[in-house]
Order: sequence, then structure tokens, then C-alpha cells
Amino acid sequence: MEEIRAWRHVFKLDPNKSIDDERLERLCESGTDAVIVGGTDGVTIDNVLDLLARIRRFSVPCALEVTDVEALTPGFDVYLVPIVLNSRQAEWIIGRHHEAVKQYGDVMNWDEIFAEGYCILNPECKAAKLTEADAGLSEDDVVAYVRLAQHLYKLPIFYLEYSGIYGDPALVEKVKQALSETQLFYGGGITTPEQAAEMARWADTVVVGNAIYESFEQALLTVDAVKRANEAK
Ligand SMILES: CC(C)=CCC/C(C)=C/CC/C(C)=C/CC/C(C)=C/CC/C(C)=C/CC/C(C)=C/CC/C(C)=C/COP(=O)(O)OP(=O)(O)O
Ligand SMILES: O=P(O)(O)OC[C@@H](O)CO
Ligand SMILES: [Mg+2]
Repeated sequence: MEEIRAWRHVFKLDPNKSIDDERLERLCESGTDAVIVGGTDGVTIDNVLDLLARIRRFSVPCALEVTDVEALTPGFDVYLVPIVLNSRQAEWIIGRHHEAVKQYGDVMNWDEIFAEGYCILNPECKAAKLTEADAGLSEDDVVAYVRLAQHLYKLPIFYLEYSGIYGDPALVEKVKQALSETQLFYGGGITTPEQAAEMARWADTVVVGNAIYESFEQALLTVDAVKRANEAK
């Protein structure tokens, strides 16, 4: 848990997208605190193993965000397990998890597995569509999920997810104010260092995904921006 607590900036690599060796090296050596491997669709054991082997050439901590048990493999430092709090389908809150623990329960090392309470706020993103997330939430709705995550379920991570679009910094601030124990991840639409710094004011951990594939040089600049924003806190 301590290692995750210290994460301020992370890159999320999608096994369903390609990145060349030179860029992967620059990403892993950028000073980011960790690399998360995860995506909603097209995640296979082959593309996960390929990324894992290539990331392992560097010393950056590496996490697998488990979205498909078929693509589970040993070798990651930690495993992050999404629970979509605002899904309309029990399958994405408890069902798939129950199946996975039935299959792997005997070999699981719980010390390296961390639940992420997701609240998905972009109704158009793949994860929202797959999980039938109720993304039309008011601020009060979101804060209620935050309180459930922290006080009732005692989750280590609350993940405010806007995957693909830049979110509302005022809401991130509100969410942070409701949290004391649970770590706040913010992810979605960060393409510039300025945006990364804005979200880092409130989020404990800023996640940069698509920008890696769409504006690589800008994505790299988010690392220092987050560092500086945290120094100013
Ligand atoms: C054998 C071994 C090593 C065992 C280790 C033990 C272990 C870790 C066991 C797992 C236990 C467990 C409880 C697993 C859970 C299984 C599971 C499938 C749960 C469901 C997860 C879930 C709710 C998935 C829904 C989708 C989701 C929330 C995805 C999040 C990622 C995300 C939004 C990524 C953004 O990328 P993408 O959506 O692909 O975006 P693009 O449009 O850009 O592609
Ligand atoms: O891809 P983007 O929009 O940067 O979002 C990052 C991450 O929160 C996705 O799970
Ligand atoms: Mg994807």
C-alpha cells in the first residue's frame, strides 16, 4: 500500500495500442511514479505479456489493472481491481470479482491487490458503455459515492474517471475535500502540463493515458508539471 500512496503521476498504457521501444523507454525513464497497464477492450494475455516484458527492462513500478481474467499473469508489482460504483450492473461491482476469486483465490497474494472504486463520468467512454455506468450524476451523487467508498467499503482508492475527456476541476476539489483516508486518482483528457498541474492540486494521483498515443511530447511534460504542483501544495 505504501508504494501506491506515494504515486503522484502515473502513465496508463493500453495493451490494445502500440508504442515503439524508443517512446516506451522515454516514458519509463520520465520520472513518472508508475506505469499502469490496462484498458477496456482488446486486452489479451499476449499483449499484456508483451508490454510487461518491455516495461520490465526499466526500474519503474508496474501495475496491472485487471479488466479481464483471461489476461491475468504473475510478474506485476501490484494488481489494481476496478469496482465501478456507478455501474447499473452488479457484474461490474461484484460479479466478475466473485468469479475471479473463485478461480484464483488459492493463489492470490492480497498484499499486492488493491481495489479501485471507480466513478465514471464520461458517458461516451468505452468503460461507461461496457459497465452501463450512470454517468449523469450531480455533485451530491458523486460525493455520496466518495463517502461510501471511504467510510463504508473502506476502499484504498477512489478513481474519478473521465476517460477521453477533461473533467471538472471544481468537482475534483469537492471530492478531495470529502476524502481523508482513501487515495484520489484522477484520470481523463489530460493533454497538457497545465491540465495535469490543475488536477494535481486536488488529486493525489494524476493518470495520463491517451495523450501517450496522441501527443507524446506533451504527455511527457505532465510528469514535471505534476511534480511542481505537488511541491506547491
Ligand atoms: C494469476 C494471478 C497472477 C493472479 C493474481 C491475483 C489477482 C490479481 C486476481 C484478480 C482478482 C479480481 C478480483 C479480479 C477482478 C476481475 C474483473 C474482470 C473485474 C472487473 C473489472 C471492471 C469493472 C472492468 C470494467 C472496465 C473498466 C473499469 C476499465 C478501466 C480501465 C479504463 C477506463 C481504461 C481506459 O482505457 P480504454 O477504456 O481502453 O480507453 P480507449 O477508448 O482509449 O481504448
Ligand atoms: O486516456 P485518458 O483520457 O488520459 O484517461 C486516463 C485514464 O483515466 C483512463 O483510464
Ligand atoms: Mg483501450
